[in-house]
Amino acid sequence: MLITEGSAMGERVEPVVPGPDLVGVNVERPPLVHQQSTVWSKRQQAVCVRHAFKQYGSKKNPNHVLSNLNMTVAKGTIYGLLGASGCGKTTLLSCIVGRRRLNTGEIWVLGGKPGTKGSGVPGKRVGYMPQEIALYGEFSIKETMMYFGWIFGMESVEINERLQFLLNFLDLPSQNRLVKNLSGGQQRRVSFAVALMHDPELLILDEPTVGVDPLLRQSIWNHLVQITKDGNKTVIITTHYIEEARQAHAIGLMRSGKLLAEESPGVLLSMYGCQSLEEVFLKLSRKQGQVGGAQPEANISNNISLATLNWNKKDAISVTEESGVVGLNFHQSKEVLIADGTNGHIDLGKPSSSKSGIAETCNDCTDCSNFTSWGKIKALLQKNFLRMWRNVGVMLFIFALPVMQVILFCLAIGRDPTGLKLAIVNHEKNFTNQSYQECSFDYGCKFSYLSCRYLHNLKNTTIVKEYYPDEEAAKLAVKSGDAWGALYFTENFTDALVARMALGKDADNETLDQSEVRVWLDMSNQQIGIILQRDLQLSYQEFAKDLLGACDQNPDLAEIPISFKKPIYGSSKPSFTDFVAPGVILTIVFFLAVALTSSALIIERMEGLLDRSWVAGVSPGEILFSHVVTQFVVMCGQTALVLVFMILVFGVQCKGDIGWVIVLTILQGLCGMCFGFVISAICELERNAIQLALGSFYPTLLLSGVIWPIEGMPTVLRYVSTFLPLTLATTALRSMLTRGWSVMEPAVYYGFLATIVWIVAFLTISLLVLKFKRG
Ligand SMILES: Nc1ncnc2c1ncn2[C@@H]1O[C@H](COP(=O)(O)OP(=O)(O)OP(=O)(O)O)[C@@H](O)[C@H]1O
Repeated sequence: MLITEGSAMGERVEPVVPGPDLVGVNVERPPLVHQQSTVWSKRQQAVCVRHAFKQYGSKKNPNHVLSNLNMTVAKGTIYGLLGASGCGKTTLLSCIVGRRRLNTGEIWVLGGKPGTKGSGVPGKRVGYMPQEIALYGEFSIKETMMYFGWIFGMESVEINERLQFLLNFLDLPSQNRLVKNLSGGQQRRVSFAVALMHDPELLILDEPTVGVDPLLRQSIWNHLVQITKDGNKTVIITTHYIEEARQAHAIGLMRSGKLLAEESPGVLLSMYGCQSLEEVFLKLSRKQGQVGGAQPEANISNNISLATLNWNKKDAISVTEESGVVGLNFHQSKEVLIADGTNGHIDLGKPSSSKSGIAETCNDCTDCSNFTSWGKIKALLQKNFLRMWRNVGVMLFIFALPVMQVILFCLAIGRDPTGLKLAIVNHEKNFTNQSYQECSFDYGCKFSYLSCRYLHNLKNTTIVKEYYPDEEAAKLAVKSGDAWGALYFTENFTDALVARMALGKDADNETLDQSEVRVWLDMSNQQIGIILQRDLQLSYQEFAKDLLGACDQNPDLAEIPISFKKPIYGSSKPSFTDFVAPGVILTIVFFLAVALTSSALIIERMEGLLDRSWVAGVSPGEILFSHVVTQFVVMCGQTALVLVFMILVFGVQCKGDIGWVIVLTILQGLCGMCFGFVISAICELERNAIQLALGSFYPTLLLSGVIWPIEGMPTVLRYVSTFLPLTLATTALRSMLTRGWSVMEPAVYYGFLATIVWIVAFLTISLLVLKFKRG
């Protein structure tokens, strides 16, 4: 053991053969050698960040989070990343684990570039504990471990063994306790346990000790020191308890997107003559302020670094090969660490492990490739179903809501209104409400009180008759909203009507006038007005047919000379319900899928669960696949419920092949799911997703010909409507249900084709948005 000039406070250190990553200030190398050495050396580090720039926001209004940051984490060390809130620690970590991309700069993790094929990062080489809890609240501790264990490709037996160790080590409650019922500190410990689960090569811990009691905090640190002892494991840890980072081998002090210094705690303290790391940080921050004003950024790279601080230990200062980053030679720092005696477990004289060589980087490691495994799919599917099953609200949303919507639709839409009041003035007899019962008439070919005979024919369920003394009072009742219409019979209605029938073309105007039933309707409500018109006319036809028949005349004389034969499709009394039902079926299935998919994915993302799964090695494709399978099962259930209630319970007609009806409905559900993917890819927050989903619901409903024929729209809108996902499908389903058309009819197969095209379009858009947004 030697004491080098560069070792702070004269600590004893091992002699160092300058590593190929270190370019002594005075050493000149040919460019080729230099380049080779650069790549080689970057790959030797656990993590190596060079000239990292990262900004959020738009180009016009950027928020620079990382500004020319350089960072070197040697294998087999604990690296404490410290810095004030908002300085960019989490952003840096998320770039390291491959969740975000730098705008410019390079990152090497365990010998590869994160996110590239074969790098193993994201994947099981990394254990990531994000800042947020990022656990499924509906899972028990054991299920949580199983989920991540399977994703990491572990066997259930292995997971169980590891679980028992972690339960003891982290002092966790019973493995069967649900995560949502644990305290905040316990949840953090479970989150920590997940990161430790598969004993990864690189542990990245974003504030693991928040909310953890001091004793446990110490044992966590002890554990970290223990696992890094043999040089195979590396830990990067951020913490707000700056002083606990004294136990790290190296510390990166970060401020405003730069590393102010990267050194061992012991060296930092002695270098600045401080008692605490907090004081060191303050000193460096002040220094950065001064230097930032005086020097162009390009020269200082990320570090205010020791050179600018005139730290007078020249031998220990080196310029690394990448661009003039002035700082301590990291190997020398580590020597100091060893001599510190606090953390020194690293024998730097030897390569830390067999994994350190370039030949053994992940490119050659088949074990760390991110292939889709049955374990991952099993984990994702079980997670999706368990989350639904354990969440009463979601289960009600999935199965009770569609049934309720169908029941409400069938009960509330399309039925004839009842109890419509008509204000009747009958001057043939001076009726009042009380004497209505006496409005008697004679059946058969008798011509007395024909007004009463006609009124008798009015449907009592639809129309409630109320009698008024004169025309003005009846009209007033309509004006004041007490009645939907006023009916007036003249004093000699019967005689005039008989004369009209008998005289035919010879009837004079007065006869015609007196034989009229005068009606004033409130047409402010179109549906009610049309129904009253229809019922008053139909009642008259029945009344006239009855009378003609009784008088041995041909009852058909009462008909207008247009004869509506049995309709080719549908019934002669068409139901509005039958018209709307196909669109309603598809709308229910489509928008439930939109809501379910977008909310599930966005909630997972907001809670950091997606990030965590992705860092564990699950690809976006696998997540989409698991959701498609889950949604497909859910949709089959929903389709069955909706169709059973519509067709079997409420008797909506289905003349076509029920098999194709089911297929189209499920396809529309899948289409809604893919639209949900688009929404969740575009929207960051749940409320934006709700706004987008709701915002698209009404235009789609109005423009898709669900509640009104698209033939009633202006031409331009009709074109727009044709290109919406629900329009052609609704037409297809309507044709199958009411016309009984087969899938060979163009109107039907266009619906299928349009739905499939939309599915593909939505999937493509969501994948593109995800690709574009990543970073
Ligand atoms: N997705 C994002 N979009 C826009 N800005 C973001 C995003 N994530 C982080 N930021 C901003 O980037 C900056 C750095 O955030 P980051 O979370 O990396 O800081 P941090 O050092 O981890 O903070 P803390 O210690 O409080 O967790 C902050 O100003 C933050 O507002």
